Amino acid sequence: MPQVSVLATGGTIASSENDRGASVASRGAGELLGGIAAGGPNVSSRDVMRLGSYLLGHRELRLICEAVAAELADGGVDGVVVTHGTDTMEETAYLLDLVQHSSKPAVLTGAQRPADHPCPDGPGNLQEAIGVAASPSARDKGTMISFAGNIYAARGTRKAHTVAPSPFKTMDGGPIGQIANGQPHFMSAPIRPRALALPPPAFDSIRVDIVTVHPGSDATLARAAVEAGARGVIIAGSGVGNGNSSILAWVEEAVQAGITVGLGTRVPEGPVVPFYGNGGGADVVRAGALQLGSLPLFQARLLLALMLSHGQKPNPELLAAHI
Ligand SMILES: NC(=O)C[C@H](N)C(=O)O
Repeated sequence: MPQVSVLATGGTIASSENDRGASVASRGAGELLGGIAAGGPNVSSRDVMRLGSYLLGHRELRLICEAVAAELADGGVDGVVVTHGTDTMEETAYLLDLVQHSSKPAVLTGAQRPADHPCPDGPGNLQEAIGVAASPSARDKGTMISFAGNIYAARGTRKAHTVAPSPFKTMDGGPIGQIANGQPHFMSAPIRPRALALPPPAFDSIRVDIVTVHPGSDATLARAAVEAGARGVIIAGSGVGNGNSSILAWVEEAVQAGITVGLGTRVPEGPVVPFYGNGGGADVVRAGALQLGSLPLFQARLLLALMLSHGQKPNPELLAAHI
């Protein structure tokens, strides 16, 4: 019988109403597992933290990475499930995938309706995620998100709907698998770059900010980010990744000062293609910004933070396999 380790971190799957009528993460792994049917793989569980994922910082992400790595390294464990809030699941999943050396699967899941809802979706999602983590067919696919019957690769997947029961979407793609009768059926496998080292303690305090381009935007917020200690700033450019003259002047200055500047796009799908002038993407990249390809902004933010925390200065060669 396969052995699956369930690590609980909080999120709506673990949430119930408090005395102010607000939903808060309050249930641990044991309670979550109490809601699923008997039979199936052997399951062990552990509470790593109990937080809504909108409250996570880099330190919490590092602790989740360490907890998952420890379980995957256990010879008696075949796969790991992480229960997690959906708000920032795309970030934790991507970071876990970046640092996952094991061929065993790590599977994140959660819920859109709280645990005390009359019709909660958490128990079904958890049961399916356990089935994915236990399956030999899930090996060599890294970290995945299993949610509402679909399995998504970590890279490129975003929360694309605030309340829909199936809120995830892989940008420029679709799910890599589906679950039927508790069994995963994979249609494809993600292309994964060579795994990076786990985040070091320095990761906790690395600051990488995102600044959005919009009509009338200037470099005030980018400048403020650096003043607040940001080692990296990602420009969420318009369209194919465009700035403007104010942003361009700031990029020239910031790159000279050793700040890592990334150029992404505020458009949900499609790659950054720097070819416009007058402060557009071609100028911003010429000024030293690193174009971030099709990697979603919030995942790119973690990639830059991880590299910086390892003492690596991100450059086009280092980013090539990831974007
Ligand atoms: N559906 C959810 O889990 C949302 C929740 N606010 C969280 O991310 O923790």
